[in-house]
Amino acid sequence: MTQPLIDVRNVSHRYDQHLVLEDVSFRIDKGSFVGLVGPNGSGKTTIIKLLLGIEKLQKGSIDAFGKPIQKFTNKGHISFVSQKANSFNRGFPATAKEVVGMGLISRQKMWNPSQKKFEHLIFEALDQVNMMEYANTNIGDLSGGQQQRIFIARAIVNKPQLLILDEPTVGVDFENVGHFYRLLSELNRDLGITLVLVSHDIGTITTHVTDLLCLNKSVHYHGNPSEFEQMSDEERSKLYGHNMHTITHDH
Ligand SMILES: Nc1ncnc2c1ncn2[C@@H]1O[C@H](COP(=O)(O)OP(=O)(O)OP(=O)(O)O)[C@@H](O)[C@H]1O
Repeated sequence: MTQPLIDVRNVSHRYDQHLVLEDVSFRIDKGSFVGLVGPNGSGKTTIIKLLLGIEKLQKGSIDAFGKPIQKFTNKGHISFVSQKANSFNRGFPATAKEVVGMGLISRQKMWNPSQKKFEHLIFEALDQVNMMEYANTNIGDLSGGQQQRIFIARAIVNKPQLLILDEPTVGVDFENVGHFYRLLSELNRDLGITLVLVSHDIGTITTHVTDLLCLNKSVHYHGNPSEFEQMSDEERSKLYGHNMHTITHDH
């Protein structure tokens, strides 16, 4: 069996006395597109924070790229797009190209927009999200869906192997959500980037991901999304760990 990119084993986590993760185990294989779903407060953000090393591991073990998370230094292997990424307003004084360049800063502290040797990386990332023609447009003048693409470009400019996105479609209108999922599928299929998409919109997500992981303090389901879809509402509610009714969308 090939080594997974991420191997989470028997992880439990508390905030003070409040147990939010209990004996959680799962693996993320290279090349997969994982939908991490669960109701509000089910521990999704906590597990992501543990993977990113923002929250300290209390119990169990996590290996990232074959190394215990405590010893893993993230040199661009894992990239993250937060739900709050969409925080640029119309007055923000940066072009799309400059925003993508900000993703390089962590790798190259002395980076500045005039350094030609990094420009090709920025244009490559813009091309990968089909936003080349907007390189010199002010970020605040782009639509929500276009800004979202720029944030993805910023996240992939360091060529990560694993990209984690937290509720990236919040506030994006329905038509753009469809385009957005298509873009993610292209990044996964064509560039081979392993994806973890955190969402509580279980209806939309199951049609796009290769693996579905339902978390509600513990792992309630981890497997094939189409097998999950074929179950009755009642069975799925049990696995999801919460009352649910799947809303399916036509694409
Ligand atoms: N820093 C913290 N201190 C104390 N409690 C916390 C902290 N962070 C999260 N919690 C609590 O832990 C539980 C799990 O939170 P978490 O954010 O991991 O869930 P989530 O599934 O991401 O929720 P949502 O979908 O609402 O973002 C919740 O009850 C939350 O209130």
